[in-house]
Amino acid sequence: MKKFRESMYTLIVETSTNLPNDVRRAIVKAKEQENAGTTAALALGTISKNISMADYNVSPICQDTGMPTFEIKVPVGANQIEMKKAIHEAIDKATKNGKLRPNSVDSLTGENSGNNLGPGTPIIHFEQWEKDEIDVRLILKGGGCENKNIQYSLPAEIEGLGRAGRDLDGIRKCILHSVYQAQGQGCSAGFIGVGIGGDRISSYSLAKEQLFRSVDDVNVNENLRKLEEYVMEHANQLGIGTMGFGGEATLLGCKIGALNRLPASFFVSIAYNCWAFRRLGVTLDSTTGEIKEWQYKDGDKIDFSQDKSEVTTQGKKGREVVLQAPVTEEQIRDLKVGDVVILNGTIHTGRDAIHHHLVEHDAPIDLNGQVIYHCGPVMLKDENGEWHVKAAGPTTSIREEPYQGDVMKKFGIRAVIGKGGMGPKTLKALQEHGGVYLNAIGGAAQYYADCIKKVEGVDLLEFGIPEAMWHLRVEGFAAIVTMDSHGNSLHADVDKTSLEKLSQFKEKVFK
Ligand SMILES: O=C(O)C[C@H](O)C(=O)O
Ligand code: SF4
Repeated sequence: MKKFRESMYTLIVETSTNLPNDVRRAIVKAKEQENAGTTAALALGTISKNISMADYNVSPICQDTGMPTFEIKVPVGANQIEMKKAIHEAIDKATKNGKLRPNSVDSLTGENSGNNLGPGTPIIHFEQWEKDEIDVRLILKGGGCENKNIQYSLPAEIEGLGRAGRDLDGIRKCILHSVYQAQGQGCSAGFIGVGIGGDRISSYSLAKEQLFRSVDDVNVNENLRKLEEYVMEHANQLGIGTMGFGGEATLLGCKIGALNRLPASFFVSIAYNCWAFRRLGVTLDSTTGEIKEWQYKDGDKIDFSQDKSEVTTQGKKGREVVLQAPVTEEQIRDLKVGDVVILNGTIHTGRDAIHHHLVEHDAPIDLNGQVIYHCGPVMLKDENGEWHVKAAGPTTSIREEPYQGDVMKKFGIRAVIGKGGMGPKTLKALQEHGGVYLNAIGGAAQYYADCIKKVEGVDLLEFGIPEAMWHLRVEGFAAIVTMDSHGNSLHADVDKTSLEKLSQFKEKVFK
C-alpha cells in the first residue's frame, strides 16, 4: 500500500479541479436548453469558461472545496487505520498546495483548523466487500448547496402543492418542492439525490449516496425510474434557471433511492448539489494502492476551452455599465435590474464572520462608497510573504440578510456582490440608502480569480482565510444587477413565478 497516499492526493486534486465527464455532458445539455442572449445563458457561458480554466490551472473549480466525503470499499482484512491516516496526510498536503480551501471550522469558537482536519472532517466511510480491489469514491460538496438540502416528513402540507400523502405522489411533491425552495441559491442548475424512508439520518445518507450514481444511469426500480424522469421534465418547467436568473435549465440530474422505514415514519430527504458537482472515484490495487482505473471518466471528456459561446453581454436586454470603485450614490441609483456592471478598482471581501463583527465594531478600513464581495477565497502565500488568489467565486448572500442593510447604512457601503440574492430587508435598505446588489456567477472561482490583479492587503485574518477581509484590486469584474435601489428584485420575481408554476403540478400524477 505504498502508493495509497499518493493515489488519494491525486484523487483529491482531480476531484477539486476537474469535473467528471457525466457532469460535463449535463452542462452541455443545459447550454442547449438555455435561450441565447439571456442572463442564464451568460451565466452558463461563464461556468463553461470557468471549468476550462480550472482544467488548465489545475486549481479549484469552486473556492468552496466543500466537505470531503470518502466512500471506500475494501477487501476483508484491509488496514483501515492506515488508510485513514494516509487520507488525512493527503488532505493536509492538498490544502497546503491550494487545491482545497482550509474549510474545517470549530463550531463553537469559529477557529479554522487550517488543514481541513478536525472532528468530523473529512468524512470517511468504510465498507468491506468480497472483491480483491479497493474502490474509493470522493465527493466535495460545498456549503451553499448543502444548505439547500431539505427533509420532509410525510404526510405534509407542501407550499404550492397542497397535501402530500405517504405514497409515490406525495414523494413527487416533496421532490418538486425541494427544487423550488433551492431557487438559485445552491448554484443551479443543480443535481439532486433523494433518499426515501429509513430514519432521519439514514434517509439523508441515502440521498447523498445517490449523488455517487452516474448522471446518465437508469434506475432499475421501475417506479423510481418513472419518478426520476417525471422530476427531470417538470422541475425544468419551474423557470428558475441557471443561478436563479430565470430560464430553462434548473435541474441537471435526479437520482432516487429507497430504504425500508418504520411504520410511523416516512422521510423524504433531498441532497442538493450545485452545478460544480465534484465527485470522482478510483479503483486501486489492494497490494500497492496504485490507481488501476478511474470512475465517471467514461466517454469523451468535453473540453470547454473549445466552446464557442462567448462570455458576452451582447444581445442582452440590460446595459453594460463600467464602474470604478469607490462608487457614488448617484452612480448606484442609475443602475437597474438586468444591467451588467463591469467593475474596476478595489473591492473588499466580507462574509459571515465579518458581517457579524461589523454590526458591533468599527471597520478596519473606511468603507464609504466601497464594494463588499461575499466571498471566501482560496489564498496561498509565496516565499516573499505575498498573498495570491487561487480561487474566488461568490458565496451565498442570503446568510447576511439579518445584517446587510444595517451594515451598508452604518459604513456607507454602496454595493454588495454575492450570489443567490437577498431578501426584503436588504431590498428596502438598498432603496433607502442607495445601494445595489450585484450577482456574480456562483462557482466561477477561476473566472473571478483571474479578474483579481493584486491582493492589496488583508484584515481580520484571525477569522481564518475564508472569513477574513481581503482587499482585492480587480479589473473587468463582471456581475449582474439583480436587486436595485428602485425596489426591484429579480430574485423575488423568479421566486413568485416559479411558485405559480409549481402549483400547476398539484394534481395527482402517480396512483
Ligand atoms: O463557502 C463558500 O465559499 C460558498 C458556499 O459554497 C456557497 O455556496 O455559499
Ligand atoms: S459556491 Fe456554488 S458552486 Fe461553489 S460549492 Fe457553493 S453552491 Fe457549489
